[in-house]
Amino acid sequence: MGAVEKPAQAVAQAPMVALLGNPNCGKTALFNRITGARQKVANYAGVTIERKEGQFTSPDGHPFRLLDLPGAYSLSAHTPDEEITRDVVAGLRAGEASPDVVVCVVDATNLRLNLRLVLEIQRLGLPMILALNMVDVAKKRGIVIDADLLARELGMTVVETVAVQGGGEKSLLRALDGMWPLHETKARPLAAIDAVPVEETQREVRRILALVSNDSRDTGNLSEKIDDVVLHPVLGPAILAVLMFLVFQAVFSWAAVPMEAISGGVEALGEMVKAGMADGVLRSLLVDGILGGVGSVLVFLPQILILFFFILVLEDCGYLPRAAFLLDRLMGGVGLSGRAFIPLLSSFACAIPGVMAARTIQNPRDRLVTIMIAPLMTCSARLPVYALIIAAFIPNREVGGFMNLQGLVLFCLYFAGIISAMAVAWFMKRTLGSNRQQPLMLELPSYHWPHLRNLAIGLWERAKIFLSRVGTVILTLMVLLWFLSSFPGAPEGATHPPIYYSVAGMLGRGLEYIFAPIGFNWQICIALVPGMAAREVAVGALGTVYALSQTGDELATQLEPILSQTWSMATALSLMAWYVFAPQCLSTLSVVRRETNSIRYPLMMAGYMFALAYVASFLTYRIALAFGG
Ligand SMILES: Nc1nc2c(ncn2[C@@H]2O[C@H](COP(=O)(O)OP(=O)(O)OP(=O)(O)O)[C@@H](O)[C@H]2O)c(=O)[nH]1
Ligand SMILES: [Mg+2]
Repeated sequence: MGAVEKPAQAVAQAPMVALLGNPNCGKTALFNRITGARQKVANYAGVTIERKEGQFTSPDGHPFRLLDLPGAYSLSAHTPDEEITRDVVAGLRAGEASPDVVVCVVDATNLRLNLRLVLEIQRLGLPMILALNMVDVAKKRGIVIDADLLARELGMTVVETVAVQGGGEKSLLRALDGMWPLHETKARPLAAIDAVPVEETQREVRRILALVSNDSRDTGNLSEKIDDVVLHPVLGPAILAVLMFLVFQAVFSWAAVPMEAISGGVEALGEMVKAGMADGVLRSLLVDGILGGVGSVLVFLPQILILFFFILVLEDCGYLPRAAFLLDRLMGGVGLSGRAFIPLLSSFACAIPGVMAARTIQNPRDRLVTIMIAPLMTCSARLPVYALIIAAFIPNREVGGFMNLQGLVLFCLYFAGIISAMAVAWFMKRTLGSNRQQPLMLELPSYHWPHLRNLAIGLWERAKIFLSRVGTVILTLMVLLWFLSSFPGAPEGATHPPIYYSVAGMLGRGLEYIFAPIGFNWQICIALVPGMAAREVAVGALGTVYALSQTGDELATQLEPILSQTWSMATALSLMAWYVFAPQCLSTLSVVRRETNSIRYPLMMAGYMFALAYVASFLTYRIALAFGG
C-alpha cells in the first residue's frame, strides 16, 4: 500500500502499470483500492482529468507503480483529457516511456461499448491485462460473460474485479504477479491503430460479444424506469428544482446546531485566553487576530459539509448527467453545450477544478466560454460570506408555511450566479461568433446507491481542504491583517479606535472613495483586500477588523450582532451582490491563465467581473435605499 505522488526516485525502477478504459468504468475506484489513495470517484463520465501516479506492492512482494488516467472512448483523442491518456500509453509524453503493462478496465455491463478501446490498445503491442470490472452488477442483471473464452479470443489475461469491494482487486494483483519479471516493451506508433478502419473494429467487437456473452440486452431495467420519471419533460425539471431547493434549505436548518457548538467553543477559548493573559499586544493578536478571524471562518465548516454531502450523493448515484441532460436545452439556448454542465457544477466547490474540468469539452470555443463563466458559479468559499450576512440581516422565519427565508435568500444568490453566467455566455457566444450547436453526447450511467466509502472520502477531502486553508492561507492573512490593523497605534487625542489610524485603516479609508457609492464602509473595504487571496478570508477579516474596532472591553467573537447593528440593510444586500460577481480569488485567475495559455483571458475575466460586480452592487444599494433599507 502506498500514497499518491511520492518522490519518484525511490520507485523509479518499479514497472509502471497504467489503468486505461472508457469513462466511468471504475478505473479510479480500482486505483484507490490498490494504492490506498483517495482520488475522486463518481458515477459519471469525465471525473478524472489528469494523470495520477501511485504505487503498491503485489502479494508476491514486487513493487509496482500505478497510473490512473482520464477515461477515453478511443485512442483517437477528441478532448484535451483524452489526449493525456493517448499520449501516456503511446509513450508520447516528454521524459516518459510507455507503460510496462496496460490494465484495460472495462465495465462488464457494457462490453459492447467498451471492447472497441480494448482492441485499439491491443494494437499498441504492450503487455495487457483485461479487468472485467463491475461483475457484481453484471451478475445481478443476469449478464453472463465467459471470461476464459474472452481471454482466448483476445489473447490476453482476463480477470474479474469489483473495485468497490474489499478484496475485489485481488485477482488483478495476482495476474500482475504472474507477469513478473517484466521486460521493457516499446509501444508501436499510433498509426498502427488508425490503419484499421473503425467498421472493422466494430465487426470484431460484435463477433467476440456473440461468442462470450449471453448478450442479455437488459431492457426495462430499473434505471430506465427511474429515467421515465426523472427525464420526463415536465416532471424532470420540477424534480431538479425541488432537489436544489431542498439542498439550500438543509444547508441552513441542519447546520444550526454544529455551528453553534463551534462558535461556542471558539468563544470559550477566547474567554480562557482573556482570563489567563494580561491585556497587551500578544493577547490582542491571539483573541482579535487569530480567534476572531480564523474562528469566524471555521464556523462555516458544517454548512460546507452539508452542501457537499448532497452534491456527493447526487454525483455517486448517477443523477448528475441526467441534470445535464435536462439543462441541455436551456444551456443550448445560450449557446453552451450540455457538456459544460459538469465543469460548471464542479465550480460550486471551487472554480479551479471547474476550469480544469472544462478539458472534457471538445469544441475550443465552448471550452473557452465555459472557463470564462465558471467563476460566476458560487464557489464554496463564498458560502461563509453569504451565510454571515444572511444570518445577520435576514430574519430566520418561515415563509409560505414550509420555506425558511434564510434558505430562500441563499438559493436566490446561487440562482443569481447561474442566471448571470448564462447571460454572459450568451453575450460571449454572440461576440465570439456562434458556431453550430453540437448535439449532447452523454452517457447516462445506471443508477446505484451511493457507496458510503465514496461519500466518506469525499466529505473528508472537503473538510481537509477547508481546514488546511483555515490553517494556512487564512491564518497567515489574519495575522498579517492584524499587524496592519494594529500599527501604527492611535495618535494623541484620537477620537476613533486605533485601527482607524493603522495602515489597514488608511487603505480602507482610501478605498472607501471608490466603494462608498455602493454602500461599503472603510471596514468592508479593508476586508475586500485579503479576500482577493481567498474569499472566506473576507469573513475572517471582518471578524478581526470589527474586533479591533470595538472600543470597550467586550469580546467580539460574535460578528453577526455587530454587523446587524452597524450596517444598513442596503449595505448588506449590496455586499452580497458584490460577492455574486466580483473576481476575488487570484488562484482562479492563474489557473485560467494556465488552461488558456494566455494572459488575455484572465485579464478579460477580471475586468468583466469587476464591472458586473460594481454595477450590480450600485443598483442593489440604490434600489434598497429607495425602499428605505
Ligand atoms: N457496483 C460497482 N460499482 C463500481 C465498481 N467500480 C466502480 N464502481 C462505481 O462506478 C462509478 C465510476 O467509478 P470511477 O472509479 O469514478 O470511474 P472512472 O473509470 O475512474 O471514471 P472517469 O474518471 O470518469 O474516467 C462510481 O460510482 C463507482 O463507485 C464495481 O466494481 N462495482
Ligand atoms: Mg476516474
